[in-house]
Amino acid sequence: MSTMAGRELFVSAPGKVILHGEHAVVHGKVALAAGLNLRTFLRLKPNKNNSTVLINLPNIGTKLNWNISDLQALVPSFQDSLHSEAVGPSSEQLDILKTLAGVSNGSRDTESLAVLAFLYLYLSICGQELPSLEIVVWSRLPTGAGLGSSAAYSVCLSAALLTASGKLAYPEQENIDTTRWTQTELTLINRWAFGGEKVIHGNPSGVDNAVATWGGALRYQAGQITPIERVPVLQILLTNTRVPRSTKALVAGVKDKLLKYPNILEPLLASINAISEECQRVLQVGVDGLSKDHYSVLEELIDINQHHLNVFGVGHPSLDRLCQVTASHGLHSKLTGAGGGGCAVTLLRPDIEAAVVDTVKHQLSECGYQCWETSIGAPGVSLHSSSSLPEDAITSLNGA
Ligand SMILES: Nc1ncnc2c1ncn2[C@@H]1O[C@H](COP(=O)(O)OP(=O)(O)O)[C@@H](O)[C@H]1O
Ligand SMILES: C[C@@](O)(CCOP(=O)(O)O)CC(=O)O
Ligand SMILES: [Mg+2]
Repeated sequence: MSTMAGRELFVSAPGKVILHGEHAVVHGKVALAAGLNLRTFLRLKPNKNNSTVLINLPNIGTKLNWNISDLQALVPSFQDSLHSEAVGPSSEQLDILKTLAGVSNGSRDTESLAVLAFLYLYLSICGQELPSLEIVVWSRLPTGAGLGSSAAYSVCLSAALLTASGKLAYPEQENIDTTRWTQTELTLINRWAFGGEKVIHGNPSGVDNAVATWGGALRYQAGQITPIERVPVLQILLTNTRVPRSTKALVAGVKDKLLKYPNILEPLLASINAISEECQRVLQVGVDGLSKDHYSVLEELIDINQHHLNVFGVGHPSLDRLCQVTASHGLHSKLTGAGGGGCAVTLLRPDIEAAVVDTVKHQLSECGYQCWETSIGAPGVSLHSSSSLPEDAITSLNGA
């Protein structure tokens, strides 16, 4: 085993799709989620002749740097973070970071959250001897659209900073191009990514960072991660309404509603839990091939959950429109992630003709939406050689 200290490294992590259980999972209910083959990529380069740390985020047009000597003075306030049980910033730590980043209180803008999450992870993980680094993060995922870009971002940063600071070993080579960490190491990466998610989401359930870390498909409840080893092949259409939204604001809105109407809304949370359970049951009995009846159940579950999520106030007219367009062709859709705009998932039954899917995609793009036809399940956080990175990723990471 060798450490990566002093070496350039490339990391990637997948986005996710939540089949069922978004929002309810924040309140201890079951969610089913899977990795997506849209990934976030990170390049970390040690800065030999420099005394700064630089973060470059081309998707959002952010490029910032700090003098290590200024940051070093803040380390004592973060040095217990690495060893404490509860991961996530204290309110004192957040105040320090906001002052450092010049972020006003309550700010939820994209750049502020990304920079605060980076500074939190950098100061907490790298500790005593802050290294001089140049970090670029670029993603194929839409930012803030429900596909877990925040978790993929946090997982990439966590894995890269833990490795660069020698707290994680360089993974054993599975093959020369792409390697993964051991289960124990993935647990550490996931733990720190959850801290990053706390900065971005306020009160995350942890499902998104778990999927970005482990990939595949999993069941998540109250911190317990259960991989679903075999899942039938599910073709889906992902559609981004391009209506911007903030997970942090939507999660807080659901909490307020639950506090205001506990007797009215708790039963809906229980219903969403039962939907996740039923979906998992159907996927398991249909593991070698889903029957027509199985697909009918999956479609009904999608419809019921979409109505529940609307009751919680996380729908949006753009999502209603999307559901109407797909329903007019016999397809069923629900929002995925935090809602309020962002993305929806549509189940593509195998009997649906390609021409119908093309028509649906065409009509959705005429609404101004963006579609991807994909299947669920993608590998979790991985370390790459530069030659194994896809061309668009390497161009964006190097050209940024
Ligand atoms: N590639 C990226 N570059 C910079 N910031 C990112 C990137 N991906 C995610 N983020 C951060 O994550 C936030 C979006 O998180 P969130 O609202 O949870 O939406 P989602 O996770 O569904 O994409 C952005 O506001 C930004 O702070
Ligand atoms: C709404 C929620 O269930 C998922 C949020 O996902 P995203 O950030 O919208 O991709 C929140 C959470 O689980 O932390
Ligand atoms: Mg998120």
